[in-house]
Amino acid sequence: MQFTKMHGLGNNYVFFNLLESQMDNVDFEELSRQISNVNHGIGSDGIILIAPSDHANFKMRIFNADGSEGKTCGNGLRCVAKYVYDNMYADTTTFEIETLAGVVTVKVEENGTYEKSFVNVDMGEPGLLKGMVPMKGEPDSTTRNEPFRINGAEYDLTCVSMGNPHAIMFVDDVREVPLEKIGPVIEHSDLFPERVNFGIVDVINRQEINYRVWERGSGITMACGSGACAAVVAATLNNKIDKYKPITVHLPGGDLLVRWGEDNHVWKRGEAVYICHGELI
Ligand SMILES: N[C@@H](CCC[C@H](N)C(=O)O)C(=O)O
Repeated sequence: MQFTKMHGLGNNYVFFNLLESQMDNVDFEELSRQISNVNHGIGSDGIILIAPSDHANFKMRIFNADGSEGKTCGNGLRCVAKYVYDNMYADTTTFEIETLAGVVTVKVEENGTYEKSFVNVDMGEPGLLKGMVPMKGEPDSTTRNEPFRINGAEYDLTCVSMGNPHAIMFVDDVREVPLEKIGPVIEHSDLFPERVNFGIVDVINRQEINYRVWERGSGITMACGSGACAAVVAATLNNKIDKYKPITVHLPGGDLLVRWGEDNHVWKRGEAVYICHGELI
């Protein structure tokens, strides 16, 4: 089995190309657990399949390091876009990729190098209702810094679906928060029936924020593209940043530029980078 390892801001996945050959009888959940393991596998935040689609130009499936399937992956989408463009499966710079969360549009910038390109992704419209996240509570209501008691402590959360679930908490300094302790508590809280990605944000100014993430199914990662979009949406809803302006999101792995536009769509621009090509034994 040939693979390509890529990352966006250090959020790294092992990619399998199913556009020309299939992987029959493969348990992708188990494969993701094995490959993601740094001691017995390759070491990654999960695996991503690039497959044909009936509804778009390509289809992406993403499996987290624990084997669970995610509905979308902002950093993964940029990598898939670079891969299919570089390998001439796409003959235009703008095309569509199907995910379990719907079809998104991607635009590959032409001034990239072999190693790295910049890609813009229309991540679609955020889901603000509790029923859309999904989370417990009145399905048609929203959260804005709403206090929740979880495992004996109180957390003020703004919850957003970017196709996948995100809970965002504003803090004074993201570096000071023990994310490795709080992250799993929030992820597994029974408030979230499908678990949740948990992000913490501190606001630098009205066009710049810091963001760290504990990802559902993968733990702490260096970046989460869908989470950065959720962080911008949450900061806008709480009037901490300027509406409709491009916002720079600083993540441990680098920066993303995110804009929640007048049309309610969230665009995200960032790098997509090759690490290596290889063959599974
Ligand atoms: N790293 C991703 C998100 C991957 C899926 C997520 N852990 C989930 O289960 O929803 C991104 O860049 O968006």
